[in-house]
Amino acid sequence: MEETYMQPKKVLITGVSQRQVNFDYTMRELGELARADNLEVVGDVRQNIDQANHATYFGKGKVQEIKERAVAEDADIILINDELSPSQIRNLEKELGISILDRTQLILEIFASRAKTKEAQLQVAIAEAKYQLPRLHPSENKLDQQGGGGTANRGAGETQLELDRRLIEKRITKLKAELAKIDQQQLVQRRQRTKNAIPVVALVGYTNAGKSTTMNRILQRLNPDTPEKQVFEKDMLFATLDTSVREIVLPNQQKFLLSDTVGFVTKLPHHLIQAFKSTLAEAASADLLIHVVDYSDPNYLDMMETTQETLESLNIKDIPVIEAYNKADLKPDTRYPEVDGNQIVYSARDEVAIDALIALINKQLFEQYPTLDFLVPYTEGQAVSYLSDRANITKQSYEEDGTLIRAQINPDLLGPVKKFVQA
Ligand SMILES: Nc1nc2c(ncn2[C@@H]2O[C@H](COP(=O)(O)OP(=O)(O)OP(=O)(O)O)[C@@H](O)[C@H]2O)c(=O)[nH]1
Ligand SMILES: [Mg+2]
Repeated sequence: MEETYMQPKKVLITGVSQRQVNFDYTMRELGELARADNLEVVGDVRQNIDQANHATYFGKGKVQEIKERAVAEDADIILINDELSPSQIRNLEKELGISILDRTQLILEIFASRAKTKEAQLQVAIAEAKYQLPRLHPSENKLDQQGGGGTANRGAGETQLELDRRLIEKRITKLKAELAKIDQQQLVQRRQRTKNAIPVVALVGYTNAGKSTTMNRILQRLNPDTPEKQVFEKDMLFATLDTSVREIVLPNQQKFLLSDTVGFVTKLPHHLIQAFKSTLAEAASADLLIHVVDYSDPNYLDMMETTQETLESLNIKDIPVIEAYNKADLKPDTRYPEVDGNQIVYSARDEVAIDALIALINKQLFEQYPTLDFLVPYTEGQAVSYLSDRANITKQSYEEDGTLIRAQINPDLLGPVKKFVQA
């Protein structure tokens, strides 16, 4: 089959600073997002004022400047670094006579093109519909607004606008019901895991930081016989839109679950965050977070702040964190692996560094638990396997009256082996 390649559309990137300290960075990021959506950036127009114009977002003079630049650069679309109100989009489009794309629409488009699983597709569709809802406006077609007869289920006097709204609301309800079914299945799986009490470690962080790569290298290192468990990793924004959970067995036989999930970006649309709440539920219930950072990116501090803010808006807090500074191989004059408290400088591409990360995960997972000595009689074999599944065993010896085990274990899981604890 012959493939046809579409010429990428040309966009002019625009924004109002509105006293944002990281404005410059968000504008550059907008360019990255545009490229991720296969758009060609042809220019950049900024306005440095404290507040955006209520009616047209930009001030009058700036609108004119944008119009001239758009013509000069032959731009097809004006991309705006914010979520605009419905009337701002309408007014601007009228004044400029060229299509407007706001930051939220752009991110929604990228997510829609990346969504592969049913769950991700439903989540994006809900966010899109919620974005559209307040943006519907009366059709230009007079016939549409007459109301009364015509469309079968249209109530007397109902306008086309009301009908459109009702359709979208119905669609949202339907999509939510479908999503709820999938969520329910996952909740059951999560409950089951809670019952088994295998600790959960969640990779979180900015998009393209290397979360999926880190997951794959940990898997490869510890469970090399499971290549089919590898997740998708790629140099592109929002490569991952789903949550994948893998069981990892540490060298000391201790197990934990590692989850990889969707990455963040500045000003991630509110509806999208809400729609992805269930995908991120894995991180919300984790025992430990690994905050993966692209240390080689000059803006890594901004990216960390964005991740922090997004986690807070999802109410994910009070979970111990490992700050994992990745891609150290791309940062000149940087030694790795280097571990300092809960921080590690590493490269997911380096085996020694991955081993250091694994050791840190093990330490952080069990550090919070007390160390206890157990004397398990030889007749109680299942108690030994209970401990080796759930505790971090640091010493084991065979005594006359049983196996002597020194281990760190979550006190909540002590139940079945409590009677073997030595005073
Ligand atoms: N040089 C170098 N490249 C890395 C390293 N870790 C990851 N990468 C590359 O960075 C790109 C993004 O990696 P991913 O693992 O897909 O990033 P992610 O955080 O999962 O990104 P999203 O799923 O989009 O949120 C890929 O091209 C990786 O090969 C590293 O330590 N060094
Ligand atoms: Mg990923």
